[in-house]
Amino acid sequence: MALRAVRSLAILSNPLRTYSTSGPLVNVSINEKTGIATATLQRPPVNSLNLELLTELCTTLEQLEKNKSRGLILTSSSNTVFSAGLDIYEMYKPNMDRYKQFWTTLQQTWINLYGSSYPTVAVVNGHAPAGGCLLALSCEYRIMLNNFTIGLNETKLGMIAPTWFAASMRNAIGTRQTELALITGNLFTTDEALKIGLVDEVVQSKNEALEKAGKFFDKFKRIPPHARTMTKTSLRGADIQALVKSRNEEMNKLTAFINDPKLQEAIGMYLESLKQKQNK
Ligand SMILES: CCCCCCCC/C=C\CC(=O)SCCNC(=O)CCNC(=O)[C@H](O)C(C)(C)COP(=O)(O)OP(=O)(O)OC[C@H]1O[C@@H](n2cnc3c(N)ncnc32)[C@H](O)[C@@H]1OP(=O)(O)O
Repeated sequence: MALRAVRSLAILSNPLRTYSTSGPLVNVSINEKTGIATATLQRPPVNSLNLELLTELCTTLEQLEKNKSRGLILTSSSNTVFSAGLDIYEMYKPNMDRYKQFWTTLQQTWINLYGSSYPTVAVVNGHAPAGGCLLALSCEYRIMLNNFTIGLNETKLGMIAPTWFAASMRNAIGTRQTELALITGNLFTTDEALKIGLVDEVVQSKNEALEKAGKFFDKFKRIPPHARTMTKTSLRGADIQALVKSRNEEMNKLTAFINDPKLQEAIGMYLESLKQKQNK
């Protein structure tokens, strides 16, 4: 697996080729004509974000930054799920070293995506609860297919969305709507999400979404990249700095949180309910 990942990155760092790399969990292809990268999450059945998937995504984002990418489309290989959010097994009776590495990698992935200098579009081609919604919110533009749900539903699971999850949502829909969305843990239908600005466009097919994504990237053809990036940093930089400053403190909170026996019991029951769903 390590060898395959290294080969993928080697291909990514050669700017003259038609790129198509196949990491096991994130497929990256780069359009030769436009230079736009498409990163497709491919961890069946629901693209839940475990340490390995996050590590691959985080490295991909670093490479795109290093290679001065023209842009990124983030999407899913599933037809029904963009990402089911954090892999709940990473939080259920975890090995604490792995748990810490998991959170550190999630934080870094968010920093890389939310703060990328290149333009980013999420093609949300399926459900996007919790951490799945975070990935979409970290992009600059969200195009969602109809008939799915999206939102930060952590409170419904007895959890609290970390401050940087909330900041990402606030950046998209403002403080009032974020407060309402977070305290109720609401999962929005596609149309509701469009109405409050949680997504920017709703489409009927992935092809249509990719076409619209192309139009979003076209907007930057005549914008000097440094002006684009500095504007983005002026709007998002404070959220990133806030996390960078509080990383240790947050890790202490996350550790105390996960060691609470009541929470572990609740997570166990939630996992069971997800399994039961399949038997119905
Ligand atoms: C200091 C602050 C402290 C706060 C710290 C905590 C902060 C927590 C932050 C974020 C939380 C999260 O992201 S938690 C994850 C939340 N996600 C969810 O609740 C989604 C759960 N999943 C679903 O609702 C559905 O699976 C789906 C709508 C996404 C897809 O439905 P579908 O019918 O297509 O698939 P199944 O439900 O049958 O699932 C298939 C298979 O996948 C397993 N599964 C689903 N989601 C997860 C997940 N998030 N993690 C791990 N595994 C998951 C599900 O159990 C099924 O498994 P089996 O085939 O083995 O039964």
